[in-house]
Amino acid sequence: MHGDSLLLENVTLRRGGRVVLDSVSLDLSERRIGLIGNNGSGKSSLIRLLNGLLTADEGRVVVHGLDAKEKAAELPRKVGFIFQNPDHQIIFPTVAEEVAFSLEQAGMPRREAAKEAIPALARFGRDHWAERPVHALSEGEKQFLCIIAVLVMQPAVLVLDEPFSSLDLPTRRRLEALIAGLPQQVILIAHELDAFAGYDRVIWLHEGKVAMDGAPEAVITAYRAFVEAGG
Ligand SMILES: Nc1ncnc2c1ncn2[C@@H]1O[C@H](COP(=O)(O)OP(=O)(O)OP(=O)(O)O)[C@@H](O)[C@H]1O
Repeated sequence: MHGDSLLLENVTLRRGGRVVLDSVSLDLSERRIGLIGNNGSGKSSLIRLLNGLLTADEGRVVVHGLDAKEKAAELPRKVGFIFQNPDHQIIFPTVAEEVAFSLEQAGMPRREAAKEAIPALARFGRDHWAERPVHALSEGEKQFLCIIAVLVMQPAVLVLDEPFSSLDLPTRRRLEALIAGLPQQVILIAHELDAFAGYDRVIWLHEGKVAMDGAPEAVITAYRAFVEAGG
């Protein structure tokens, strides 16, 4: 039952004394899910429940059959995260070292991981990046490296929290195309509302509650109308 879905059951989350998610229930099983809403509506908080970065104060979060509270340590292998700023994610000086570290995180012994980094990069057509210093990559390239570093861990779900904010339009389009071709379930938070074309479902969060949930076009149209009306 619900083996491959992400479940939130009456989840309430408080941060800094405020309720940021208010009894939210969701069953997330579609392949492409978008999450929209104003700043501070609770989007980042919600997805952080899915890999154990935050824990629900009330209710239950279940990730592919694992209770998020009891099995928090196992969640990062199931749910890979990409954040807005690649500089917060990348820790090593070279591309190959960064990828090797990911492989190690996924359980590969260190020496093997160091060797395996190059073929892993080659699978994404980027083995020529191996020795490049990370600081010499462009913002788009850094974001691409973050995605490679997460995907080599073979998570079942990829969660991206505003990955496009610092990218120009061509780079964004390339990343969108990459994401579109992934076998993983994808959950995307973005303020660029055209990024959800072809998505199965969009959820609009407002003040810690689900304001609307359904087909992208309907939800985005309603959200735009709300914003234009001053919401
Ligand atoms: N570290 C924290 N400590 C206390 N409160 C926090 C913390 N991080 C976020 N919050 C609060 O939680 C609420 C929801 O924030 P969250 O980051 O989940 O919203 P968001 O929808 O992702 O916003 P944005 O679009 O700005 O990224 C906000 O009121 C915010 O002030």
